[in-house]
Amino acid sequence: MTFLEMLQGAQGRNRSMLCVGLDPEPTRFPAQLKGDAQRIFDFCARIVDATGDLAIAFKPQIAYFAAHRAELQLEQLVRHIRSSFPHVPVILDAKRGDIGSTAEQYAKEAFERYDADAVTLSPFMGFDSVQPYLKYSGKGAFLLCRTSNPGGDDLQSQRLASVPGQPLLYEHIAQLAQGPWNLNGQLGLVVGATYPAEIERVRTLAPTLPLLIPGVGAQGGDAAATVKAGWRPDAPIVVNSSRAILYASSGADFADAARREALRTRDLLEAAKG
Ligand SMILES: O=c1ccn([C@@H]2O[C@H](COP(=O)(O)O)[C@@H](O)[C@H]2O)c(=O)[nH]1
Repeated sequence: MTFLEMLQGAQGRNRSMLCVGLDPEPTRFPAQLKGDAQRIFDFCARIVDATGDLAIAFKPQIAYFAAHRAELQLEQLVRHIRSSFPHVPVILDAKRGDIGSTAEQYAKEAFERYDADAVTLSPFMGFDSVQPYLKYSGKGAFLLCRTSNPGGDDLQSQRLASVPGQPLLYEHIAQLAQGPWNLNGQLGLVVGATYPAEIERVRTLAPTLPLLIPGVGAQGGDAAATVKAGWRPDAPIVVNSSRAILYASSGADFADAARREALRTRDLLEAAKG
């Protein structure tokens, strides 16, 4: 099954556009796990078990594992997701971008080592840095387009005088991803929930692409405005929340609290479809 088919399946089955972000930070774990990087799998597995029927996808952010030498726990976590929620795709948030020969290794890492269904990429180095990922048939690749952080404006909102129509950089990325770069229909775009006007613009330029939209929850993005700007019946949006779900409670009830927050966010997003 392709990434897109998995996404559509999970969206329908779980009535969800909510992506549960897995950004484990041991100092924020509840007392019985606190500070113990050996328990990253245990913490994340409890979150997965509590939210898997509410999610369109899971998004582990690789830095939170690598920083703690917990890559083997990430492999274990993906296996756990596969066995408990085989219909929910895994998006590895790695934001890779490098020359082709190195990109081949990063693609192997994402799709073979971690068995991810999709990966996030920086398009900054151009098409030959993206192409190695597209050789993995059926896998997805989300290109950073208009990111959720304020500093995204520094480059992404600069006008490209030499490109016909003089688009902003993020608009140009959206056009490339919808058009010439999307050789086998594997591309999607990352757009921040903190910028609903830009989500709407990206949706106009890329009407059929899946959008990965981080920024609701801890970053304060408006869930309803996000759906109105980006959701279309034939083009999925994948709205990520990480810390607001993971750390909804710092007590022993953390998994129940995570479920409540995931349910609340899932329902807010669904209600905004109108
Ligand atoms: O533009 C972007 C791209 C990626 N992210 C990632 O999403 C999550 C957001 O976490 P929250 O705790 O919900 O704020 C995190 O892994 C980021 O690296 C993003 O925030 N913005």
